[in-house]
Amino acid sequence: MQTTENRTEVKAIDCSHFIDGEYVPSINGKTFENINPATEEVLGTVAEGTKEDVDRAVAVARRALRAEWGNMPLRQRSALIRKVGDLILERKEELAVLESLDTGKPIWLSRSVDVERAAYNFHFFADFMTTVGTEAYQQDDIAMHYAVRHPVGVVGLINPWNLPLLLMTWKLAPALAAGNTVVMKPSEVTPMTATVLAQICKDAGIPDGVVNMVHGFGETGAAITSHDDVDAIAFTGETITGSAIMKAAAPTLKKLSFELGGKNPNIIFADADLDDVIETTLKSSFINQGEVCLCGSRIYVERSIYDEFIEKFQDKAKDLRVGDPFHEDTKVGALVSEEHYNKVLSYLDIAKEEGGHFVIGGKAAEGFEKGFFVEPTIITGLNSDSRCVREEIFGPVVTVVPFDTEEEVLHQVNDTHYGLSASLWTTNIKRATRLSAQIEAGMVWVNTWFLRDLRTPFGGMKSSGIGREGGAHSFDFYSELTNVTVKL
Ligand SMILES: NC(=O)C1=CN([C@@H]2O[C@H](COP(=O)(O)OP(=O)(O)OC[C@H]3O[C@@H](n4cnc5c(N)ncnc54)[C@H](O)[C@@H]3O)[C@@H](O)[C@H]2O)C=CC1
Ligand SMILES: O=C(O)/C=C/C=C(\O)C(=O)O
Repeated sequence: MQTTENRTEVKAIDCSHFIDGEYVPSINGKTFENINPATEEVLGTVAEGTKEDVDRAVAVARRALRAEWGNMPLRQRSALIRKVGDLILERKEELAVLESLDTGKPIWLSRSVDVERAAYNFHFFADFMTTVGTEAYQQDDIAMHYAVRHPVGVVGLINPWNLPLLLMTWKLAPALAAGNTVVMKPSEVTPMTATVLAQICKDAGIPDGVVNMVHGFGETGAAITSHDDVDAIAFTGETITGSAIMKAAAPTLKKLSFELGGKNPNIIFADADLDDVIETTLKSSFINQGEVCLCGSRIYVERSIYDEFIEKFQDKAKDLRVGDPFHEDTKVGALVSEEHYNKVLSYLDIAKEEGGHFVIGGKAAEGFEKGFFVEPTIITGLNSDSRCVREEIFGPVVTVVPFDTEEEVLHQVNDTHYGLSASLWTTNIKRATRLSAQIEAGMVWVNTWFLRDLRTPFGGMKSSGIGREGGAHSFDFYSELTNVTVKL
């Protein structure tokens, strides 16, 4: 398959670590290959970090914290953070192409979501940081108490492959805004945009040593999470990895922020606007190949509109164009890697064994000699014990189940160890308010999905996360407070 159609002259890059303002190879010289998931071609090499590389990056980050960055006036730091956002926009096309090469996602999506949002993450926190206050209490005529904010210190930022630039900047911008220095570890599967981001930070004027990056696999991540001079870890990824990180971080009592997996429900009542439901459900099911932790992969539809929903939903979903990420009409690109492709296909086998019916899809997309393409898949006929209904598939695969009563659907919705998000569809405001409060999820969207305001608490409950990101929540995670009491 030819993936150069409509692509500008941007070339894939080799990825080195970024330590103390310089690109550097691994101390032991080891690298691994970065594969294009749409063509299976080698995009380049990636430095494979070891404990020694992490030690070096952490030492540099600690030094930088005590130097210019640690004493920089707020407005100056805010201006540098804003500049990073500006430079991301200046290099928008380059970053979008690299993101699509790495992830297999459609180029229009990289441009309109990943890169736009990456820039906005910096612009948002550049503004937000200038408005953040702390608490103060006057205790009669006895004492005045006020809190002083400090950075946490050296923070490890560990990220997955689904939204590489968006998620790295979502952590990096507030970490810098709060005055920390960082060691980032992008996913081994999608290393390119973070590599460019590190240089952008330097070009924006952020002092050397403040932003460091070490590439590598889980072992590299583990060298960060167990490092005794790293003060906090912000992690997005699989729930089981979150658990391993918690264990590794326990001996040094690191502060942790986890955004983990989800198995999010869409709950559709008969009184909802069905056209809106269909348009939004197409996105919540298949955007980014279903590789978004917020995707609504369990769809519950009130029985009286179930047949009509299935008819309209499958009618639109079957027309989604699967293929070349660089074709402007592509709606579903390649899955991120061969390993993930095999995982998603294995769930389609499980669905068959469990007696599921494929309304559409159910197999690898045809017509591709190379690349990891899977057909958008709608499965019905599975019961609530089915592994496909319970486990995170993280691909273009949804299950649809009818329901009769509010109580019944609420039980099914909450019958999971995940609790990230939900999308609830009804025009009955009382029902919307009642159910939203009972759904066990960190975020409930009513008559919409993935509508973001960066000031709001973002994150999950149960096995979907620990803590919240966004606005003051991010700022609190990346800060420590000292309470000062002055006797009057
Ligand atoms: N936001 C979400 O909810 C996401 C969930 N996933 C789920 O996770 C599955 C696997 O995706 P991966 O990217 O492999 O997720 P992962 O959780 O294994 O990896 C995420 C990041 O953590 C690092 N890592 C792995 N093991 C580590 C360890 N022991 N200590 C420190 N860092 C470690 C990885 O190198 C990567 O940078 C997907 O199939 C999907 O189901 C994947 C991406 C995002
Ligand atoms: O909008 C955001 O900040 C994040 C969205 C998606 C994820 O966190 C994810 O897919 O992991």
